[in-house]
Parts: sequence; C-alpha cells; structure tokens
Amino acid sequence: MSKKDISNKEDVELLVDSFYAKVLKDDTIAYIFTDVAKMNVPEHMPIMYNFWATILLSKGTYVGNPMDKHFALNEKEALKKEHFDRWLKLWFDTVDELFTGSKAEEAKTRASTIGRLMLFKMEEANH
Ligand code: HEM
Repeated sequence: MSKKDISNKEDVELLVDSFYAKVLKDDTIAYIFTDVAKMNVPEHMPIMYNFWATILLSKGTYVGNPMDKHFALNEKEALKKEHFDRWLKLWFDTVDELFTGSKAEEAKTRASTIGRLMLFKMEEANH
C-alpha cells in the first residue's frame, strides 16, 4: 500500500486511533492513561481528533488548554522524560507507518515541540 499525506478528517481519526491503540498497551505509559487518569477513551477520542485537525488541517474547533490537563495529571503522577520520549516515539512510529508528506512531518514536528515544552513545564512544577 503506498502511503499518502494526512489530508482530511478521516486521516486524522485513523492516526489518532492507531496511536492510542499503541499507547494503551504500552509498558511504559499505558498505566498513566488507564490507572492514573482513568481516562474515558470514547470521550477523549473526539477531543484528540479535534486537536489534531485544528493543528494540521485548520479544520478543527479545539479550544481547550492541554497544558492545564497535564499539570493536573502531573500532580497525581510525575510526568518524566522517559514518558515523553515514549509518547513521542509511539506518535512518530504511528505517523510513519501510515502517512508520508509535509503534513506527516508537521504532525511529528508539532508533537515534539509541544512535548518538549510540556516536559520542561512539568519538570519546573516538580521542583
Ligand atoms: C508523557 C506524555 C503524555 C501523557 C502521559 C499524556 C496523557 C494524557 C491524558 C491521560 C490525558 C487526558 C486528561 C484528562 O482528560 O483529564 C491527556 C489529554 C490530552 N493530551 Fe496528553 N499526554 C502526554 C503528552 C501529550 C503531548 C506531547 C501532547 C501534544 C502533542 C498531548 C496532547 C493532549 C491533548 C490535546 C489532550 C486533551 C486536553 C483536553 O481535554 O482539552 N499530550 N493526555
């Protein structure tokens, strides 16, 4: 199957669904989603579709504050470099398995930038 770029909402949904399939069975970070946050997966997915559609396609309506959500999570369980490294690896792997092109690159660049900033802020809060 030849890969194409991320170009519509269906692509974003496939990307996010495939990413969470990996996250939720990952030895390093799954527990943060399932046991610490006790995240409601069906409720969370549309938020993530919206977030990434806003970033990549300018077609979403995401208005939340992701940093605040992760600060709250960080108070329950310190979010560390190893967690972010794993999150980003799974995101990069998923993007590369499914897509290729400038939006695919942007998905990885934006995640890295946000992830680095998030880790920096979490580390500051943990001092
Ligand atoms: C250590 C790495 C990470 C972990 C363990 C993690 C975990 C979580 C969890 C458990 C939630 C649900 C929180 C809730 O609804 O109460 C969440 C929400 C979210 N995460 Fe992360 N996350 C990580 C990194 C990232 C990164 C790097 C990004 C962006 C590139 C991101 C974007 C989001 C967004 C947009 C939401 C939804 C916020 C909202 O409800 O408005 N996360 N994350």
